[in-house]
Amino acid sequence: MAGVAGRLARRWCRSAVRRPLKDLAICPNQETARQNYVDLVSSLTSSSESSTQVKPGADRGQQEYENLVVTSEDGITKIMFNRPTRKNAISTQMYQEIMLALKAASKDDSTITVVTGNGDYYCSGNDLANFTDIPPGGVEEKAKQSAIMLRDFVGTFIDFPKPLVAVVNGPAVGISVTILGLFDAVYASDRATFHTPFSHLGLSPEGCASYTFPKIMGPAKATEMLIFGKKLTAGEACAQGLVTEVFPDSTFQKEVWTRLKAYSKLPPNSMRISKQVIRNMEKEKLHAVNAEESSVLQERWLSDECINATMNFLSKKAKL
Ligand SMILES: CCCC/C=C/CC(=O)SCCNC(=O)CCNC(=O)[C@H](O)C(C)(C)COP(=O)(O)OP(=O)(O)OC[C@H]1O[C@@H](n2cnc3c(N)ncnc32)[C@H](O)[C@@H]1OP(=O)(O)O
Repeated sequence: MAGVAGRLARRWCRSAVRRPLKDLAICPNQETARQNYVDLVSSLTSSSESSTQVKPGADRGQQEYENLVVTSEDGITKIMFNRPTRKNAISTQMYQEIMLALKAASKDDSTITVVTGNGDYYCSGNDLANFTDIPPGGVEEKAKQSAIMLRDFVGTFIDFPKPLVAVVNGPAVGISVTILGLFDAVYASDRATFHTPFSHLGLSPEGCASYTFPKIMGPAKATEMLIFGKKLTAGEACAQGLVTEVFPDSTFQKEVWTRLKAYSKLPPNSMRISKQVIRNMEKEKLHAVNAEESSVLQERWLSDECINATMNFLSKKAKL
């Protein structure tokens, strides 16, 4: 896969170089930034692993996932992010797997669905290497594909019909934080932190957070998170209404799962209908917000600010 991505990136690079600048409708500085990006991508993808595409022929019918562990027990389907060595960063393939797992969970006979992470992180957000897998249509095509995938991904959470609970076992970053506004309950270890460094990355909010966060915590607190990138402790996130309850890390798993098992014995139809009553009025609005956020991000991904921030991370010059 790495070789293919590298070849695609180099192909885009060659065709971009042949085109005159006026045809690209971007200024020379942007062109230089994009060229640097493509060069970096080519060098990285030729030497490193990339797991950014759904394997053709993978046996989806039997629910085999490469980046998730999905189990169903005691009326609870648990979807666990399982890329602990990458801090559970969400690769392109993993976005697809999460959507598949949620669709399967919406139809299985469990009453509650839980999302959690394996290892020390809950999730470090979008895998920044996703943007190294450039298709023949170039970076514009990549941005378009990403916007469609983002809209579908967030849409799956908006439409999820059963109680959806996040068990946040450690730090959460980016899109793994924003979508928490679409969950029905969020339990967090006191080790967890909540960080949306969009401005630092030249990005803008997604996951409907531009709508849900001001509603949940008020516009002033939402601004600190979504525009200034303030990282919240679990206690702060709880005080602001994003988290339902915080537990000491030493007893987190035991306490949370005991509680969830009790909740899972409640009548499933009643819980499902209550969720509908609570959420349905908002659904249309949430889909509209999701579409707008995805379209704004499609532009952001092509900006110098975003390209430079991504390059800095990939070339190990920057972390959060
Ligand atoms: C198509 C949909 C798009 C939706 C858009 C979403 C927006 C977002 O989600 S924005 C948030 C993006 N995430 C980040 O910016 C986090 C980047 N990661 C970091 O800053 C650090 O890795 C982190 C603070 C999370 C952890 O630091 P450390 O504890 O020091 O661990 P390491 O940095 O050594 O991490 C181990 C290993 O994992 C790689 N990693 C971690 N997170 C990501 C990531 N998000 N994308 C790609 N790779 C990631 C990290 O580079 C390390 O790799 P190696 O050095 O090769 O071991």
